Amino acid sequence: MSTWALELDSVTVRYDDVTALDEVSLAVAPGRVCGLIGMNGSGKSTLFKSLMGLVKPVSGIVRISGLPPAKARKSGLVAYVPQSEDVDWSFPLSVRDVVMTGRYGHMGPARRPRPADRNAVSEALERVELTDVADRQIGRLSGGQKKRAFVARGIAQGASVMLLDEPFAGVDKRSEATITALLRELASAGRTILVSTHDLHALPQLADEAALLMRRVLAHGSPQEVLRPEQLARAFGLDMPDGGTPASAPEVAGLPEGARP
Ligand SMILES: Nc1ncnc2c1ncn2[C@@H]1O[C@H](COP(=O)(O)OP(=O)(O)OP(=O)(O)O)[C@@H](O)[C@H]1O
Repeated sequence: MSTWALELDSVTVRYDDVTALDEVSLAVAPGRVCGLIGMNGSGKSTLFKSLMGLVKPVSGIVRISGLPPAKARKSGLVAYVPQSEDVDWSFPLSVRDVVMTGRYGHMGPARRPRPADRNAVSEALERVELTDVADRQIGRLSGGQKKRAFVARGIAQGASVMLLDEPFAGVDKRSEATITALLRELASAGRTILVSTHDLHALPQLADEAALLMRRVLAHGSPQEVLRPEQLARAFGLDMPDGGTPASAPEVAGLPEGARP
């Protein structure tokens, strides 16, 4: 049995003639937060979808807690917080209903919630501080609240692996700090988090480790190691004359000390 919470071994994914992932290998141990970074189109969403079994690699192996993705999903081991644009926010569900969908795997085929399900949902809503808006239609939340609603769904589900695709996109600094603190807490309690982000500045506070993707894994290690300027230059295509400071990428402008060239 694998000791990794999530694992990709030489995974290649193609969409017709586009190779989105090219022999990607990445493994994350239980209880860790791994930040996934890379420019637009580098394959981050595809990597998440492979872990959820939503896209099928042409070669390679994907495992969640040692299980194939479809089986892990069926067992409720893995939860996915998709990018906002992949969600239909007009769907007539309240925030509480959305979080309750995380309990479906615990219910019978009739999907009738029992007290244990209702308690798990209430606790998860409390945890992400959305109790006050629990009966509101899901689309009528702010960007940060929507993300927290999906995190609550993963908590209610009891997933041991949580995959978050750009949870900080379109959220303000305060919501970002709340979500970061929440993810850190979940990891301290033993859950494993893979989170993609464009906010390189916040990466050291968020993640124990980071992986830099450009169809392949260019670097995987501590955030400080991965945020080295020469790695970023390779991944983001920055021009660094004389090995100097990358000048043009807004993502790099606010890098923390130690990661600066
Ligand atoms: N359904 C699809 N059909 C065809 N090509 C796709 C499809 N989904 C993604 N791609 C292509 O695969 C590559 C990787 O896309 P992916 O969405 O995984 O990248 P990403 O790193 O998540 O990008 P972003 O940061 O913009 O969300 C891109 O070239 C993209 O155009």
